[in-house]
Amino acid sequence: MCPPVEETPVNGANGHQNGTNGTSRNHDDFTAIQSSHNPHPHHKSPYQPVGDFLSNVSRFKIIESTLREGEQFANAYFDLDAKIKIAKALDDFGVDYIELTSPAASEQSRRDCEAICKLGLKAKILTHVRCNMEDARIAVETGVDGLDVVIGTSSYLREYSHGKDMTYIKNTAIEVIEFVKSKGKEIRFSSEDSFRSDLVDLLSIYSAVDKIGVNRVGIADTVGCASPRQVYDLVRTLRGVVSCDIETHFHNDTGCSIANAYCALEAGATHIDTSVLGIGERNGITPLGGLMARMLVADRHYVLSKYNLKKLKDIEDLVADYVEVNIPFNNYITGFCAFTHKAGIHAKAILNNPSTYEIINPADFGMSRYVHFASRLTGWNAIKSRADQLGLHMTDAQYKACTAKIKALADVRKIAIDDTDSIIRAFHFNLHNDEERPLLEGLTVEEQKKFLAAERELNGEKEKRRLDATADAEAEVPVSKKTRTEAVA
Ligand SMILES: CC(=O)SCCNC(=O)CCNC(=O)[C@H](O)C(C)(C)COP(=O)(O)OP(=O)(O)OC[C@H]1O[C@@H](n2cnc3c(N)ncnc32)[C@H](O)[C@@H]1OP(=O)(O)O
Ligand SMILES: O=C(O)CCC(=O)C(=O)O
Repeated sequence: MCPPVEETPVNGANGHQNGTNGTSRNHDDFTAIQSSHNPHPHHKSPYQPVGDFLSNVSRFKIIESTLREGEQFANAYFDLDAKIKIAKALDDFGVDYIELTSPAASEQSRRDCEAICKLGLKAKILTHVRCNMEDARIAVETGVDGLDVVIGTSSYLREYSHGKDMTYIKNTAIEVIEFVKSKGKEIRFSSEDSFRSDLVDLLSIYSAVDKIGVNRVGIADTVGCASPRQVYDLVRTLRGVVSCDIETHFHNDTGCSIANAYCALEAGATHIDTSVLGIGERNGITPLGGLMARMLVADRHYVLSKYNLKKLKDIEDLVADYVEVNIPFNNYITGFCAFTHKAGIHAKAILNNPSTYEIINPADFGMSRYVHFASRLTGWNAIKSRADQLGLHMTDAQYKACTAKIKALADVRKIAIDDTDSIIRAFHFNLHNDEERPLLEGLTVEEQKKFLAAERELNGEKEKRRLDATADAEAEVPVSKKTRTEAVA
């Protein structure tokens, strides 16, 4: 059963209030009767993390990599001004770390790194470098709090990227780590392409760097091949081998980046890499917003106490603007329909209690829900709610008749909110006046014909059903054999 969302007195984007047909109501009680099948469990979320002593679902940290992994997104170009704005926005949001592009990448990258370190942000600043002394030397001079050092350990990368064997990797890693530690910086060592690396190689190198006092080791699903279960197994195994923190980085090639991050935390990982909107190489990594949605459902208290969720939309808009993309319609939390409820069955229940079809309270993110009513899937409860908003009151039978008209028109063509409002207004007017207004102005002759036909069909259908029911009752036909009207003349 879904955890209930918090009570939201906020109106939806269309002005809908959450309550019985628009009347704001306290949802301390469910609408159904309490029973052993429906115990109304308000105080305990069934999505609370499973009781695993290794799990860090309630105490994870975010390493925000929009300014590193995100800069690797095909369309990204961040000048210093953009980087500062993004870094400040992420800091306001409350991320624990901000990871920057390697200062070895270019002279401007180095200058940008220095400038961001001087901003005095609350978040720790990291830079991401190759596992070699030249990069490490440049990085420690920039003023960063720490270095994220990486080197590929899979046979693909050992053969085709850097060409080094595991002995070389281990020796260089130790040299780099000791150097960085001697400079008083935080240090993380990560094996790129971990999930296509040999497990014995991985555990051996992680164990070696843990012994010399690395702050974190990193597991990276560089090609997005890992499944949640594989992630759980690897992180859990690693948890038994190292005592340092475990950072994880998940690409999204097969759509598992959020699930993998969650499983990593369940298995004992401590840090998750994210980027705003998930931007990064190819189709990117775990998105900050999507991870927040996932974690809010798992531990609302922890997430709300740490992260300023209401800033999410602004950060996403900022980054989307810089990288010149539109936020997808189905984006977690901020997609235009993330909290839109359309079908009549959903609309009715949502109006009564948002927990029926929402596990996330949009207000936690400064968003609002929207109850759609301008379609043929609408129902009379949604129309009644809309009429209430328009200040038009009718009997339930009248709302139902009005809804039938709206549905008939929606069968003719796609209708807009305005069309629906016009029909409600005209229908209401006609109830109280001798003069008969057309339900909708501006229909083409063709549409008018179709609308009339749809209405006739509707009336005929109703009449047929009434006659069928009467005939069935009179003949006392068993339910299974009752007459069904095939078509309406
Ligand atoms: C999975 C990831 O996202 S890892 C992070 C990726 N980030 C970046 O690549 C940062 C941006 N990169 C750059 O600006 C450039 O690639 C630089 C400055 C790092 C290197 O540029 P170049 O010296 O011209 O080398 P190039 O990019 O062609 O090839 C990569 C070099 O790094 C070496 N290399 C690759 N990975 C690593 C590693 N993890 N540790 C050490 N060396 C590495 C390769 O052997 C290769 O060196 P070589 O051609 O001298 O043998
Ligand atoms: O440093 C890491 O752990 C991750 C590097 C990276 O971007 C990747 O492997 O995809």
